[in-house]
This record gives sequence, structure tokens and C-alpha cells, in this order.
Amino acid sequence: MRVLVCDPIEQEGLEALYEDPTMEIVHKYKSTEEEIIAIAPEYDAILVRSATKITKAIIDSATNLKVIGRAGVGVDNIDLDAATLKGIVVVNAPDGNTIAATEHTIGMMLALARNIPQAYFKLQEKVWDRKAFTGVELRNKTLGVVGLGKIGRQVAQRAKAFQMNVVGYDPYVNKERSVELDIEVMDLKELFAASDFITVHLPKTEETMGMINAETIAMMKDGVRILNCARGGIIDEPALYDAIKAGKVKGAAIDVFLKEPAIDNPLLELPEVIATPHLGASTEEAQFSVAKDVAEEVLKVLKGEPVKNAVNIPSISQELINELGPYIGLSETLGKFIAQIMDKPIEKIKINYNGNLAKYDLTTLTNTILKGLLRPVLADSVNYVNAPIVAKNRGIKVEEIKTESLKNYANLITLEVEGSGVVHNLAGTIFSNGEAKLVQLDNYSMDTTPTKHMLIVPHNDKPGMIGHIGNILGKYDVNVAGMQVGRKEIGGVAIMIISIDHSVPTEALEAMCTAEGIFDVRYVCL
Ligand SMILES: NC(=O)C1=CN([C@@H]2O[C@H](COP(=O)(O)OP(=O)(O)OC[C@H]3O[C@@H](n4cnc5c(N)ncnc54)[C@H](O)[C@@H]3O)[C@@H](O)[C@H]2O)C=CC1
Ligand SMILES: O=C(O)C(=O)COP(=O)(O)O
Repeated sequence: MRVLVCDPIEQEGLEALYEDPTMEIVHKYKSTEEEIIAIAPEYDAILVRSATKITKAIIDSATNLKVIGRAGVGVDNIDLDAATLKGIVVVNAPDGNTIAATEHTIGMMLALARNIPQAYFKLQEKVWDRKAFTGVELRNKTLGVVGLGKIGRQVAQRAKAFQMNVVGYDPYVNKERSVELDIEVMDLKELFAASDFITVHLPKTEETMGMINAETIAMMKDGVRILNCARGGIIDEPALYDAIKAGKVKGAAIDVFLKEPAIDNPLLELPEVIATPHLGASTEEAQFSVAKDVAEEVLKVLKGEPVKNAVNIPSISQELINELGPYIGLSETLGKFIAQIMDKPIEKIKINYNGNLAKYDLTTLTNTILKGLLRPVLADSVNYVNAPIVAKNRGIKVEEIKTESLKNYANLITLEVEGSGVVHNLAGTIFSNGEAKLVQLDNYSMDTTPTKHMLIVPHNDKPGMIGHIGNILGKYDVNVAGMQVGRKEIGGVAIMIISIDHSVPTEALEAMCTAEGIFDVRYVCL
């Protein structure tokens, strides 16, 4: 596996990748889009920070890419839609730089309040000016925190230590949670009107871009101070420039810019603006931590294991990984199996989860079932990231039903596929010894261990059929490893599930199909 590291990521933190002998890690920084496109097909994984943009063109050219790792939080430099469509997992490291970004914000707020950078520059010019740099205290000022996620909350907590009055806005934080956090939550307009300092801790989204603009600045107190240590563009830069010039905004502390590197940004010409070159996450501790987290996640994706910090597929907690782990393989098997016994285009799949499993978010299992279902037709172009989109694009309706109560088994997954009036069902479970079993096919009960090569033979329930089928297979040199027969009534249609050692020659299948008493033969390759 080859891993391309496009931005400077703390090498020690990448230990998990370096220690794995199957990994080859290449560092190439500051490449242009064209340069990355030229080498992208050689790589299975790409790692970035915020500088390198992983565009659709790069993703489309990266024919072997399985995972994009972001050593940090914001993934706005990665075309997530393009990655999802290509089945590429995007993972980030959401926790490792929280404190670094928090402390940077607090540092910027103090520096802004007390004009520290401006005074320092004057001193550098050998000017001892104490009058020009009189600042304000944080105590008793109101800090409006927009975005009460990991960083916003930590900022709020520290601001309280400065005896600030902290108010917050986050549409995803309800009243109950705000009481727990001990932050007065208000709507955005109220926050703008109430705050002496406003700090944003938001992801870059369509909704948050330009959230602070001429109109919203007009709602703020005269002399407000604004901080952005989140993402360039959340504050409309020209609007901020004008508001500072007009004296409405007293000052701003900016770590992130719409266009980075921000060398020629007009905001940098204003003495009221203090700025850093996107340093929020730049501490030794944070860089080690995000590198470590992302390396571990990337390794897991490359090894086909579930991950916690996937951005474009449901992330799985450790508890869920423990709970779902054994069922992931079974889900894929069920999907693959049923796709191969269905000879009509599938219009609908109903997935019934019964038992303890039903308590959990089972999107991962559903995606894996869909991946299995589509694989026989679409091969490697489908995986558990893009499977739901691919299924939707192919007009397959997916229904998920969960029922906790169940007799006989701890858990049961039952699939029912439908198309052109044909219906098939298949159920499987995991036994307490960890073994996967198929326990029902087209309403016939069974107890079959799924194996790589299998034959499904509906036949007439009469004496001699097992020998008959065995003979045909023997004639074509097909060795039978195991066989099971299910039936609903004596003398009716029975179903034979045969495990064989290898794939079956077409002639053998044809010979079986035309044999007396055999209604159909399906070869299933898992
Ligand atoms: N300057 C730097 O170096 C760093 C910048 N960041 C930026 O900070 C952002 C926040 O990071 P975390 O707190 O770790 O993320 P987080 O995901 O824990 O928090 C983001 C919060 O924003 C809220 N939110 C989303 N849309 C919103 C909206 N329209 N209005 C109000 N709230 C909204 C979410 O509910 C969530 O609570 C990241 O997205 C990243 O862009 C993060 C780390 C370092
Ligand atoms: O984690 C984030 O979102 C950041 O903005 C940090 O960016 P960086 O990795 O320092 O380029």
C-alpha cells in the first residue's frame, strides 16, 4: 500500500503507518493540482492538512485511492461528494487539536483586547508608546460564542475564568445541553446584539460562509471585537474591512482567511486587525496527536476495518465496532448471496434486523449489505461508502426494519429482494462461537455455513435426488464439500444447498438444469 503525504504532518505521529511493513510512505509537499494528478494513481491513501486541496479532478484521477486522511478537523479542502461517489473514505482527526485551537483563540482575544502585537511592532521600531495601546479588560464583557462544538465549548469555559459573561449560539445545542454547559444559549441576532467580543467556531458550510456580513455586523454593538480562528470566509472579509474603517468594529483577530496563504489580504493593512497564518492547530502536542489519530484511522481503512472518524460514511464508536464487528462480514455475505440467486433486476430490498442489534444505528450494516448486493454486478467500483448512492441511482429502494424481540437466535438479519414480481429471501446469523450461518432461504429453514462456492438447487423431493445431483457433479469433476436439504413438505419442492471446492463448469450447470426433477440451479460465489 502506498501513502502520499501532501502537507507537513508530524512524522513521529505517523508511527502506525511507518511500523507497518506493507506500507510505503512518500512525503511530497506544496504540489500543484496537476502534479498530484500525475502521481495520484500510484497511491492507496493521501494525507493532508488544510493547505492541499483534494479536488474532484485529483479524486477522479486517483484510480487506486481508498482513503483520504485529514490530520485535523476541517475537511473543506476535500471534495467530499467526489470522494463518496468514488467510494473513497475520508477520515479526519477531530479531537487532537481542540485545545490548541482553543488556546490560540484565547491568546488572540487577549492580544486583541490589549493591542499586544501592535505595541510589540512599535517597540521593534524603537518607539515607547504607552498611550496609543490602552486596551480593555475581558472581565464583565460579554463573549458571544458562535458554534458550541468541541472548540467553542472549551473557549467558553476558559472565558469564564476571565469572568466574562458567555453567551452562545448553536442550532444543534438544545436548552438541556446548554444548562449542562452552563452557557446561555440565544438566537444569533440576540447574540450579535449582546456581545462585546464575538468568536466563531464553525465548520465551513454553505450556511456558515458569510455568516458575519454587512447586515449582521449592523446588528452588533458599536465597538464590537470579532475573532475568527475557524475558517476563512465565515466572516465576509470586505464587510469586516469596511466596518473596521467605519469604526463600527473596534478590532478583529483573524487566524484563517478565505484565500491562504493570505499575503496580500487587505485586512492585514488595518492596524485594528491582528492576524496569524492559520496557526490554530500548530502546537507540538496537537500535531503529534492529529497525526497519530489519522494514521491509525487510515491504516484501518486500508485493512478493511471499521473506523471511528469517517466523515463521509457513518462513524462507528468502539462500542458499536465491538457489537457490529462479526455482523459486517455476514452482511456482505447475505447481500452477495441474494444478488446471485435473483435473476431479475432488483427493485427493492427490505432488510429486517431482529434481536439485540436492532438497538443500534445499523447504517454500516445496511451499507455493507448494499455493497454485497451490488458487487456481483459492479465489482470494485462499489464499496460501503458509495453503495447507498449507487443503489439509489439504480432505482433500488431500501427499507430497513428493526425489531428487538426475537426467539431462537441472539440476532437475525433477513433480506428480502423484489423485482419484476420475483421475490427471494435469505436470513443469516452469528452463532455464539462466532460462526456465520445461513438459516433461511426462500422460506426454507437451513443451517448452512457460507463457503466461497455454493450451488442452490430447488428440486423434486423424492428418493435418489442427492445421488443423482452428486453423480452429475462427479462427472464434471466437481468435489462436494457439504450438502444440506431443506423442505417444507414431503414430496414437494425441496432445496439443496451444496458447498463445492471450486467454481462449476457451465456444462455441469446445464446438465443439472436439464436433469429430471431439478427445477433450477444457481451457482453462488461469495
Ligand atoms: N484555526 C485552526 O487551525 C483550526 C480551525 N478549526 C476549525 O474550527 C471548526 C470547529 O472545530 P470543532 O469545534 O472541533 O468542531 P465541532 O464539529 O466540534 O463543532 C462545530 C460546531 O458548529 C456547530 N454548527 C454547525 N453549523 C452551524 C451553524 N450554521 N450555526 C451555528 N453553529 C453551527 C455544530 O453544531 C458544532 O457544534 C472546524 O470546523 C475547523 O474549521 C479547527 C481546528 C483548528
Ligand atoms: O484542523 C483544522 O480544521 C485546521 O484548520 C488545522 O489546519 P492545519 O492542519 O493546521 O492546516
